[in-house]
Amino acid sequence: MRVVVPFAAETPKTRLESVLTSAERSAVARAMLADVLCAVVGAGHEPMVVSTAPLDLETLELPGEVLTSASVTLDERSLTDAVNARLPGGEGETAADGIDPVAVVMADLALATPDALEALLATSADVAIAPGRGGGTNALVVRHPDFVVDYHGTSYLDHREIALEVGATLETVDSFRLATDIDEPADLVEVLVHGREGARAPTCLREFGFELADRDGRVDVSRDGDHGAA
Ligand SMILES: Nc1nc2c(ncn2[C@@H]2O[C@H](COP(=O)(O)OP(=O)(O)OP(=O)(O)O)[C@@H](O)[C@H]2O)c(=O)[nH]1
Ligand SMILES: C[C@H](OP(=O)(O)O)C(=O)O
Repeated sequence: MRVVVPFAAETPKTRLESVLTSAERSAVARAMLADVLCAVVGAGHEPMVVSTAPLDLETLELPGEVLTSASVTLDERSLTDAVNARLPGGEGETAADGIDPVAVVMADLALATPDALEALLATSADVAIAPGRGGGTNALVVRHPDFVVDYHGTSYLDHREIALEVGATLETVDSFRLATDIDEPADLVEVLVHGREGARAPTCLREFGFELADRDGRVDVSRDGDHGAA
């Protein structure tokens, strides 16, 4: 299946600016992208990164199998427009082509695993959505020519509505790993707790000095032992 991985390459993860510098945010975003690409390839698919700026996959130091399976295409349009162009009813897709399903997997799903992705990709509904905590759409599969995305805000609810409007069957995939996108400082806890052994994102955060911290019985992250930092 075609698996599109949108990537904001230029100023990623601005909502982490209270805890990470711009260069660090780029490094964490690239580490999460590498983890997502490994998970997609581990699930048996070839990811296509749709990047807002040129991106050399060689610089991500991916395993050979992932490097040969993944590709990058540049698209400076908004997230919604760039994804819609690649859905079954998008530019250059005609009914004569038949309906090739398309999956869209966000690049900030640091906990994604091949198993979690396979569960999403194995669905058969016209539209299958793995919602994010907070109402976003972290990953989806589209098998209907009239379905379009409209990201941001509570896009999960908007996408349910769009599926209904175009007469597409819908399935919601309940997955902790796919529901966890890394947007805000509190999300870094999930990376350190649940990141897979050998994954890039937890390694990157640990190299930057982040660790789990106990804050009055609640788990949080601290940086370089500074329990007020994050
Ligand atoms: N191709 C493309 N990908 C995007 C764009 N905006 C966001 N993304 C990607 O879409 C996914 C979800 O992004 P968000 O969490 O909403 O945005 P972000 O830029 O990563 O982070 P914030 O700056 O904190 O909003 C991530 O994989 C981003 O890399 C865009 O305009 N174009
Ligand atoms: C792209 C957006 O992501 P979020 O801002 O919720 O991380 C969404 O899922 O609609």
